[in-house]
Amino acid sequence: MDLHDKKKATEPAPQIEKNTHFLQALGHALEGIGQLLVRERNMRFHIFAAIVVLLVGIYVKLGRSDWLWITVAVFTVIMAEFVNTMVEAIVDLIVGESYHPLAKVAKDVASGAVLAAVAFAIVVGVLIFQPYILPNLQMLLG
Ligand SMILES: Nc1ncnc2c1ncn2[C@@H]1O[C@H](COP(=O)(O)OP(=O)(O)OP(=O)(O)O)[C@@H](O)[C@H]1O
Repeated sequence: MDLHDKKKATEPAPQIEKNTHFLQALGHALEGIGQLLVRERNMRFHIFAAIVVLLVGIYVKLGRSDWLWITVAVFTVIMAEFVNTMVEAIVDLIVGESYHPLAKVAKDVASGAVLAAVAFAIVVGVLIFQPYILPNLQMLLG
C-alpha cells in the first residue's frame, strides 16, 4: 500500500445517499455557494457591485421600498448565476469535452439568463439612484 492508497483509505467515502440531518444538508448547501464563488469569476464582480450599491445606498439614505427593490435585483442576479453554474455543470457532466449544438444552446441560454438579470438590476439601480445622481451631475456641469 503506497502513500496514495493510504490517503484514500483514511478519506471518508463520497456521499451519494440522502442527507440524514439538517446540519449535513446545510453543509452541502454552503459547499454549493462556495462552488459558485470559485467557478464563476463574474460572481465576484456581482458581489463587488452589490457592496458598492450598499455603501452608496447608505450614504444617500435610501428608503425602505428602494432597499426592497435593490434586494430583489441583487438576489435575481445571484439566482441567475446559480442556475448558470448548475446548467454548466450538468452539461459538462453529460457531454464532457465534446462539442454538441444542444450543449451550446443550454449554456448560451443560461448565460442569457444572467445577462437579463443584470439588465434588470441596472434598470432598478438607474431608477433608484437617478434622483440623487442627476442634481449632483447638473451641479458639477454648472
Ligand atoms: N460542450 C459544448 N458544446 C458546445 N458549445 C459549448 C460547449 N461548452 C461550451 N460551449 C460554448 O462556449 C461558451 C462558454 O462556455 P462555458 O459556459 O463553459 O464558459 P464560461 O466562460 O464559464 O461561461 P459563463 O461566463 O457563462 O460562466 C458557451 O456559452 C457555449 O457557447
